[in-house]
Amino acid sequence: MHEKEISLAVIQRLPRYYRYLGELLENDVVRISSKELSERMKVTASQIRQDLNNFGGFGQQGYGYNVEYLYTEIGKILGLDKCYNLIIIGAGNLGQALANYTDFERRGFYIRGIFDVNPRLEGISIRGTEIRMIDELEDFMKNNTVHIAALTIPKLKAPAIAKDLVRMGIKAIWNFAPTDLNLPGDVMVENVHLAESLMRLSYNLKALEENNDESDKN
Ligand SMILES: NC(=O)c1ccc[n+]([C@@H]2O[C@H](COP(=O)([O-])OP(=O)(O)OC[C@H]3O[C@@H](n4cnc5c(N)ncnc54)[C@H](O)[C@@H]3O)[C@@H](O)[C@H]2O)c1
Repeated sequence: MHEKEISLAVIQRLPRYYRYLGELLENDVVRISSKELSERMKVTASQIRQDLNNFGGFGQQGYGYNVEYLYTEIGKILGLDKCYNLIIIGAGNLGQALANYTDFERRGFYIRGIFDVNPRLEGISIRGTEIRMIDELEDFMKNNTVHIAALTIPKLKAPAIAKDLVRMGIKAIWNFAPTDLNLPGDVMVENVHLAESLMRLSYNLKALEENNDESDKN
């Protein structure tokens, strides 16, 4: 429908709206005004109205937003009314942590396969999914529909595996390895670079300390 006209900035804010609305739903809140939502989310009410107006007519004058309707519609826009099959490449610390996390399923993301090169991991089951050896990946990809591959392998291994996955038809990569993957334009890569977000924290902490030092001098 109208997703193409929605700016990337708005799309990036949608998961946060979705999370807040989900919490409201869990607390049996039926409707909410943009003012109330803005106070909870600490964004301006006008930003909320502008963002949500993109989808046309979710809010009603004097009534506010119907929480369940908005939650469902944003879910549809984010594609969360569908199910996605995920595989995890790399069953080390992070890969196993992802595989152990149950909440992804609640959002429609199902882990269907876990692959590694370490024979000691072969056959170990994580919440019902067995770790397989990487040489089984190609057959697995032929026989299963896989929408997303999570890469939780060392960074030096990631580019080659990503290339293999693309050759096998994968269109979306959730990349946890701290490296940039140069892949064809029709392949989506969502980087989750944890160390980079820590660096943003360290920058802000440093700025805070410098500020405090300055005010101590004054
Ligand atoms: N663990 C964290 O919290 C964390 C944080 C930030 C970034 N990362 C990144 O995530 C990635 C994984 O980290 P980790 O801590 O889980 O490492 P890990 O060493 O615990 O696990 C990596 C796994 O990948 C497997 N592997 C290596 N080459 C492979 C290949 N070609 N195909 C399939 N499997 C292969 C290894 O056998 C191992 O089991 C790394 O790139 C790391 O930098 C991890």
